[in-house]
Amino acid sequence: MKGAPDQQWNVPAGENSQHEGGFRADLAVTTERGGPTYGEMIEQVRLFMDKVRYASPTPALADEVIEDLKKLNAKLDTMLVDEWTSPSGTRIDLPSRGNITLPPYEIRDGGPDGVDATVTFRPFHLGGNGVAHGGHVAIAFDDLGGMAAALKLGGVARTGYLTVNYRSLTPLQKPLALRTWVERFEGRKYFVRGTLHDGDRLCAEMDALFIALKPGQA
Ligand SMILES: CCCCCCCC/C=C\CCCCCCCC(=O)SCCNC(=O)CCNC(=O)[C@H](O)C(C)(C)COP(=O)(O)OP(=O)(O)OC[C@H]1O[C@@H](n2cnc3c(N)ncnc32)[C@H](O)[C@@H]1OP(=O)(O)O
Repeated sequence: MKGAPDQQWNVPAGENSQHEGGFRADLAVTTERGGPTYGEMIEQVRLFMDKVRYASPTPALADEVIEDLKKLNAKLDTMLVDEWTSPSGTRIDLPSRGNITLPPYEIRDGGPDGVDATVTFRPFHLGGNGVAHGGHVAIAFDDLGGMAAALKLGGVARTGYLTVNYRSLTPLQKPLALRTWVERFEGRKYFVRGTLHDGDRLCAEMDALFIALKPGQA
């Protein structure tokens, strides 16, 4: 694919990049990285993806969009940093911590007893027939299941397995209740359950195992 192969994505961590093996040495949450309008920038990208999903451009318009995107990509090329210092994933004031790859969610309540979030799948999360793609539902469960494990153990966990049971269709563009909680744990193994509801209707359920990482584990 044009543009991708030469790109150096994996910017090496610098002296001030706080990480320990495969995870952050401290939680490194911030509301400042990327500046006060970073959230709006992410939102505009999501809106663009919504439009791309449904647009059928003329060849001339596609060329024009390509030229505009090349200019934007060149601007961001001047500002690439390593993953540990990127705002994405650490901006706790933004939906999904400012992580563009996640379905946008807001945390209503979170702690050792579990996480209560509101997730809204976007038009670009379309699977077919007007409803969400199951893979995007699984991503939401993975992140919020991992968060429930992290808040229970006070550290970072990685997904061992994750099973989603799709019980009914998951709508787009509607705030849905996603809950995750640690059902039990044995040593480093955290068994996490989750539910996704549209009002009273159960859309999907999760059954997952998260493994607590050892200090410095990659
Ligand atoms: C300071 C405070 C912090 C608070 C923070 C709060 C805020 C949090 C904010 C934001 C949260 C964000 C959350 C994000 C979440 C996303 C998570 C992902 O998507 S992770 C990517 C996908 N997963 C992988 O890529 C894993 C690949 N696999 C591995 O790396 C390893 O297999 C790993 C680490 C999972 C386990 O490897 P080993 O060597 O460390 O451990 P071994 O000995 O193999 O397993 C430990 C025990 O678990 C069992 N186990 C492991 N995997 C299993 C499996 N798939 N099924 C069943 N059992 C399994 C084993 O049998 C063993 O059990 P026995 O101790 O013997 O009883």
